[in-house]
Amino acid sequence: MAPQTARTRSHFQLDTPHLWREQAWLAGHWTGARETLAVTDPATGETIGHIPSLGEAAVVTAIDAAAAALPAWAALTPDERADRLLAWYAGMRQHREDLARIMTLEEGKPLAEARGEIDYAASFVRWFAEEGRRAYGETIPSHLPGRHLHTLRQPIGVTAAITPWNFPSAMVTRKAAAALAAGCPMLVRPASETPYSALALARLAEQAGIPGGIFQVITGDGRSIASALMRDTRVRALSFTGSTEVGKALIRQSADTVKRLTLELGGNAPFIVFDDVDLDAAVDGALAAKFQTSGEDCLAANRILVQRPLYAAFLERFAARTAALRVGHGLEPDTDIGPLIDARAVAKADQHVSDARERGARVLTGGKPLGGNFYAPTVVADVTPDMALFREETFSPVAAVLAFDDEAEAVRLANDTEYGLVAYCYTADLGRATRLGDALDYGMVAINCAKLTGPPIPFGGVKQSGQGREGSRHGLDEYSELKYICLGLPG
Ligand SMILES: NC(=O)C1=CN([C@@H]2O[C@H](COP(=O)(O)OP(=O)(O)OC[C@H]3O[C@@H](n4cnc5c(N)ncnc54)[C@H](OP(=O)(O)O)[C@@H]3O)[C@@H](O)[C@H]2O)C=CC1
Ligand SMILES: O=C(O)[C@H](O)CS(=O)(=O)O
Repeated sequence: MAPQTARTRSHFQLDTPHLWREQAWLAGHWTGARETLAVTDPATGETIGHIPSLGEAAVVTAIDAAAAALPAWAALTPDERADRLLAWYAGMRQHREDLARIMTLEEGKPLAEARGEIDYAASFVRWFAEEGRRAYGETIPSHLPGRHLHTLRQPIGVTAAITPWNFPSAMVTRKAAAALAAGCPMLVRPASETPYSALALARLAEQAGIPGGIFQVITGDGRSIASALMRDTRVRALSFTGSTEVGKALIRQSADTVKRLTLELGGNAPFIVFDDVDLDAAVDGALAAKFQTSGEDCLAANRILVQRPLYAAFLERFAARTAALRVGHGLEPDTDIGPLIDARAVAKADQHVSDARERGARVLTGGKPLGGNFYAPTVVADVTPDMALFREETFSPVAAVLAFDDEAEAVRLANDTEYGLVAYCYTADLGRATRLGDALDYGMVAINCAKLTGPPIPFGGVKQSGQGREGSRHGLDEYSELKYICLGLPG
C-alpha cells in the first residue's frame, strides 16, 4: 500500500503565484501551444499542470532570438553580465521556499532536500557571476623573431542544454550561469517530468533583466527538440545531464555540425569501507551517499564494498538505519525518502532486487514496491559482479553490499565498470587513501566523506560517465573558445 500522501495540488500554495508558469519562455515571450504535455506529482500520480509541447519550428525561433541577442550580451563587460546574474541569484534566494515547493511537487524529493538544491542552484549563479571576470588569456614568449604572441578567450556562441529531472533546478543553473557568464545565450530544454523548476527560473531571469534571447526555456518532446538543436550550425555547444544511453545518441547527432558537448552521464559509484575506520562514521557516510535524492542521483553509492572483518557489523547497523527511513510525500515534514520519478524506475529497482535474489544475494530489509511510485529502502547483501545491481546504475533506494579482503581486490572490484564518475573510500590510513586516490578510475574521489560537490569543484566523470567539467574555474571554458593571436610588429 502506498504511503499515505495527504498533500495534493489542491493543498499546494505559493507565496508568489506567478512563479508557476505553464508556458515556455521563448525570445522574451511566454509562449503556449495547442498541444500540451501533462505533468504529474510522482507521489500521488495526480496531474499538477500542463506545459506546451513545442516542436522544431519553436526551436528555430529560439535560436534566431539567441543569435540576435548574442552580440549585445557578449559586448557587455563581465561586470555588467555579473550584475544581471547576481540579480537572478537574489531572486532565487528571495523565492527559495516557493522554488523548493515547486520542485518537491514535480520531482518528489523531500522539501528539505529541495531547499538544499535551491541553495545549490543559486550558488552556481553567484559563482559564475564572479568567474566571468576571470576569462583570462595568456602571453607566450615568441619562438618567431619580431612577433608578439598571446591568447584570448571569446564566447563560443549560441549554446543549449538538456537537463534531467533529478536536479531540475541546479542542473539548469550549473550550465546556464556558466554560459551566460562566458557571454553566451543558452536555450534550456528541461526534462518533461520536471519543467516547472526551469520555468520558474525563467521568470526570475526575466525579472532580473536578463534579455529574453539570452536565457530561454523550451518544453516539448526531447528527441525532436534535440534533433532541431543538433542540426542548426548556430548552436555551437550543448550540455547534457542524463543517461549514458542518451549521451551516446547526442554524440552521434553532434557529428554533422561538430558541436562541443559537455556530458554528465550515468554513474556506478563504489563506496569502499576498510576495517580501520570508525564503524558509525562509515555507516553515516554510506547512508548519505546511498539515499541522497532518494537514491536517484548519479553520485549515489551504487556498490558498497566492506572489508570482511567489518562486514557483519556494518550490515547489521546499516540495515537497521535503512529500515528506519521514512517513506512518504516530499511535502510531508518527516519524509526521508520520496517516490521514484515514475513506474519505470520502480520496475527497474524491483528487477535489480529480484535478479540479485535469484543469483544468491540476501535481502536484509525492504526489497519490494510500496504502491504507486514508492519503493522500500532496501539493503541487498552478498552482491556479486554478475548481478545487475553491481553492473547497472540502480538509481533507486536499493543498496548493494559486498565484502572484500584486501586493498588490491577493493580497487579491482571498484574499477570493474564502464562508468567513472565518483568513488568513495573510508580509511584511517593516509598512505592507503593516497594510493586509492591514484588507483580509482573516476573523475572524482571522496576520501572519508560523502558530501563533495559545490561550485568550486570540477564536476565530471571519465569513461562512459561523460566528458567535460561543470562548475569550478573549468566550467566557464566549456562555453568559450581559446584564440591565438600572432602579432607581427611593423618593420
Ligand atoms: N546522470 C544523471 O544525473 C542522470 C542519470 N539518469 C540515468 O538515466 C536513467 C533513465 O532516466 P531518464 O530520465 O530516462 O534519463 P534520460 O537520459 O533518458 O532522459 C534525460 C533527458 O534526455 C531526454 N532524452 C531522452 N532521449 C533523448 C534523445 N534521444 N535525444 C535527446 N534527448 C533525449 C529526455 O527527454 P524526455 O523528458 O522527453 O524523456 C530527458 O529530458 C536513470 O535510471 C539513470 O540511470 C537519469 C537522469 C539523471
Ligand atoms: O550533485 C550533483 O550535482 C548531482 O549528483 C548531479 S546529477 O545527479 O544530476 O548528475
